[in-house]
Amino acid sequence: MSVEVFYDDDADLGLIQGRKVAVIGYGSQGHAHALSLRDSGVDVVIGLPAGSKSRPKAEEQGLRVLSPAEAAAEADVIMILAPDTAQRGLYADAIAPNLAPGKALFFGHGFNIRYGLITPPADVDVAMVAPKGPGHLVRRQYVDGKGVPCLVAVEQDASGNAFALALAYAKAIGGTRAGAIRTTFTEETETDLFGEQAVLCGGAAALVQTGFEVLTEAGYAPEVAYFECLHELKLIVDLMYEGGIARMRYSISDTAEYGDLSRGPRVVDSRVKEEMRKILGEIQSGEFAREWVAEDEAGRPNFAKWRAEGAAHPIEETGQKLRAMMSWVDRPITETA
Ligand SMILES: NC(=O)C1=CN([C@@H]2O[C@H](COP(=O)(O)OP(=O)(O)OC[C@H]3O[C@@H](n4cnc5c(N)ncnc54)[C@H](OP(=O)(O)O)[C@@H]3O)[C@@H](O)[C@H]2O)C=CC1
Ligand SMILES: CC[C@](O)(C(C)=O)C(=O)O
Ligand SMILES: [Mg+2]
Ligand SMILES: [Mg+2]
Repeated sequence: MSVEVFYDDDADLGLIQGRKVAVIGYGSQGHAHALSLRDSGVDVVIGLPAGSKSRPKAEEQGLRVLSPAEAAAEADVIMILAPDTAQRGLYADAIAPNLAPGKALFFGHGFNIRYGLITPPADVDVAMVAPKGPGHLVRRQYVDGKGVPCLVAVEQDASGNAFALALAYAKAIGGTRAGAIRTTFTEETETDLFGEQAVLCGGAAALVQTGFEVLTEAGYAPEVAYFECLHELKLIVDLMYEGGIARMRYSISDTAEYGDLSRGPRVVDSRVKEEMRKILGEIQSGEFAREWVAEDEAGRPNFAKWRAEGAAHPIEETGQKLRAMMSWVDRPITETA
């Protein structure tokens, strides 16, 4: 199955330059979208609640900040970049009353549409521009004249021009410099959740912590264990990123490659694959979404407990000390907002 990929020449920046865009939320993604839209000649306004700690950051960048309702009322295109769990209430209180025929509602992730938490009226366009990378990298790549690839999807095409508008938005934040892939809200939401849970965040963090525990519990120095299980992971992943797993295997020693081929499948075995399938099933059935919404509504007790446990893991203390000594370590993702 091949996907459709769109580049700068396929997108008409004029379509988004002719509209007023409200970016609701000014965090990781919000600041990147807003600043790059502005630098691309788009009229941007930020929507944030009165007490938001993001307000001074946006104002320092010279952006006009209004309440979410005021920003939504002024704009033709409303991009929701508040936390996924805040979007349902935000939509009901501030955005829905300010929608009108011909306006467009945009998302950076499909969670609230996919799980029916937000149901926009039939006379507005509903689309998604979802960069496949953290917001600070999205902004840095744009500033460097490059871009982070993004997914573009249309859920509702009231105007008949929703995809072209979304592509124009993707161009304005640098996405079509790298390539914008056409997808659906369902595909983006389910694959994004699966990736971050099973592989990129959940899987990788658990693998690193468990490897560190096995070495230190066996009496090896935490510093050495840190290098082996966390620090070098970036170097290995960089090789995969550049040329796939085959490129990584070409660069490592034959001893490492034999260990990789013979032992890797024992670590991630059929039981792990079965658990991954279970996790995907929970995403597809909506079980994960229901659990996360209920956790948020209850004040996030488990989230807070697990976050604190993660922060107290011995690998963090070891890493903090070691990184302070690593003058050579590049820390490219700086806080731009
Ligand atoms: N993080 C990432 O790189 C990626 C995120 N996404 C998606 O982008 C969206 C935004 O995520 P992310 O950038 O991580 O979010 P962040 O948590 O980094 O930022 C959220 C922003 O929304 C503001 N906010 C909080 N509540 C409200 C509200 N009720 N009304 C308006 N603004 C509010 C916050 O203000 P305050 O400072 O006051 O809390 C903050 O400015 C999500 O849909 C996410 O799934 C997609 C791809 C990658
Ligand atoms: C991998 C995490 C992510 O999906 C992302 C940066 O793309 C997120 O939701 O933050
Ligand atoms: Mg993602
Ligand atoms: Mg995500």
